[in-house]
Amino acid sequence: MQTAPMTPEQFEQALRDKGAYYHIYHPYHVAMHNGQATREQIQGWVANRFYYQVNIPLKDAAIMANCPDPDTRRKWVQRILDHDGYQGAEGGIEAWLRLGEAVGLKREELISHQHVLPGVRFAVDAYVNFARRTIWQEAACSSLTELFAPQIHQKRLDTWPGHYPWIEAEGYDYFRRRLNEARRDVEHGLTLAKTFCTTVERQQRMLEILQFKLDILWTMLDAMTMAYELHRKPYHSVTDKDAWHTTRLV
Ligand SMILES: O=C(O)c1cc(C(=O)O)c2c(n1)C(=O)C(=O)c1cc(C(=O)O)[nH]c1-2
Repeated sequence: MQTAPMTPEQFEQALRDKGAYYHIYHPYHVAMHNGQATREQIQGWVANRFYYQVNIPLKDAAIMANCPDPDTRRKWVQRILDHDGYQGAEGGIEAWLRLGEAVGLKREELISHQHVLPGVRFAVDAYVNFARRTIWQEAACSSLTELFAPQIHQKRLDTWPGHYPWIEAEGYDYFRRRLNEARRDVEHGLTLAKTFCTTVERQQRMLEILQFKLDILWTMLDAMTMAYELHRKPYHSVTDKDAWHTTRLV
């Protein structure tokens, strides 16, 4: 065990080094970027990721509910507005619904969560529940996988239109808007992390939390691989039906 804490710069570098485990390297994402994904795989990803999208504002509201600092809340509330929109401005959730339509899904299919696999649901719920239960500084910094997100959004913008001409162009708005939003979020998140994590214990725990968040993103894609690549959806050995639960129970 390290005895002296890392300097803020070293700690930031240690957080950035976690990018080696980002879901950009998951074979499911690699296939989507290389043009090897089927229509079913793209649609499955968009429908399942919608569950992540609608839960992000719940997660951010939980962080705010636990945060007594008005300055932080004033900044943090922007994340909720980014996704939910506000008068005169469409939010990210609406943009994702349009991505769904652009890949040939009906809005109702996304909104009903009928395609959301149990493994994806459990992973996303774990993120929201973590934010509800832990101290706000830790929950806030768990969003730092966004350090690596602009690269993945840019990669989709660069590769998908060429590989998948059947996807309608307006579907790409979501990825484009996240390029700047994620960079701004990361700036705030990194400042919080470096201010809060000044001891060895806090630094090590925050690195573990970032790994937990990386595990959530990776596990979501594992569930999608089983369903849309290996054709082993839950209960595949007993029925062709999507028998799993489709509503929020907790
Ligand atoms: O498409 C992606 O690969 C990706 C990844 C992540 C991430 O790294 O958590 C987010 C997003 N997108 C995203 O669009 C988004 O709004 C977002 C919010 C958060 C967060 O943890 O608060 N992560 C992400």
